[in-house]
Amino acid sequence: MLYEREKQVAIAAVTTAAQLCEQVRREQGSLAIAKPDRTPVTVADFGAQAIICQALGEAFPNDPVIGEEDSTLLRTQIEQLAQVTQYVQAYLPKATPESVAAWIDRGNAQVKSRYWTLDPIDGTKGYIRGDQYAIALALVEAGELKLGLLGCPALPVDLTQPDGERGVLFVAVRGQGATMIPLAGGAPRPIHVTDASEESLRRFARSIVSEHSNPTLQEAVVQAVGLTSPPWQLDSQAKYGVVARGEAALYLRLPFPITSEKRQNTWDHAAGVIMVEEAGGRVTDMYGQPLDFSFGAKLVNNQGIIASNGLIHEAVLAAVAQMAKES
Ligand SMILES: Nc1ncnc2c1ncn2[C@@H]1O[C@H](COP(=O)(O)O)[C@@H](O)[C@H]1OP(=O)(O)O
Ligand SMILES: [Mg+2]
Ligand SMILES: [Mg+2]
Ligand SMILES: [Mg+2]
Repeated sequence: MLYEREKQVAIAAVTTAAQLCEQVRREQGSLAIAKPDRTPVTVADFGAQAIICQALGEAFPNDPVIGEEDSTLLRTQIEQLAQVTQYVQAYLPKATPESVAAWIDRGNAQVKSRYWTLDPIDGTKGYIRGDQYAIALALVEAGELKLGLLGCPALPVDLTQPDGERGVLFVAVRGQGATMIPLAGGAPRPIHVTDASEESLRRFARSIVSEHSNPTLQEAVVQAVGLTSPPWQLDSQAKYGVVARGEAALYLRLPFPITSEKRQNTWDHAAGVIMVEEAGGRVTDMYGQPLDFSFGAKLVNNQGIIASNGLIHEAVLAAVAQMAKES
């Protein structure tokens, strides 16, 4: 099978990173430091990036990784660097503060035709709050997504059973479909988007932090296309996973204001996009253009995200165009 080795290496690395993140959350709770852009980062963000970049570097030494974190801040925080090193040593006993920092910085490479993109914790604010987060890893070749993984340690296997089993790993390979594997171990199960035939599935997924998108406009759009059930509110790319496995028909991420020039980070979307596509859905920007992953860190050619079951996509695009014109 194509990409079999990449898939196995990535599954092992994301699973290990998920264990590290859960252990740090149990032991450190909401501890975080602020980055220069004032967003939070934790020992677990750094530890997960170190673990995954080390594994990718060993298996695919010529592949660059474009990741969210770098070691600049961490190198000035001796205590935090020591903690990250200690957590990483549980999996890589020879790790030192210097090797950990170097692994993290493997994630700041220059883009090439083939590259990996990594968000070691997507949804750090959800992670700190005790809610959802995702470890997001994807492989891009010549601008096309080939492989995507979303490790969601806190996501219920079934959202309607919030007290049931938690912790899933979503895996998608181009042309081979999307699957969900329990993080605790078990067989992969194919997943598919919903046809939204039932009222309970006429739902959309949105962020908890309202500043990350445009809630008012999004609400108008979902009303216009008849997604009348209350939304699932989740942090992170878990939203893409929820669309891919058919629990919501749509994930909308419209900019605020709608004319904003701000561009999305590649690592905030790549893994989620291939998950929804391989589960039978469709993902475009708010103008209906495919997302262009050929640039590296930013989606410079795209604004706003629409990830749907496919069936309602054209109706959503029409509603977004109408709302954008009116606002
Ligand atoms: N001020 C910000 N600017 C850009 N992206 C942000 C900001 N704050 C959080 N994010 C990112 O937005 C996404 C979270 O959105 P949502 O609320 O839908 O879960 C995450 O990728 C998060 O980054 P991070 O990966 O560091 O958590
Ligand atoms: Mg961040
Ligand atoms: Mg992150
Ligand atoms: Mg992110």
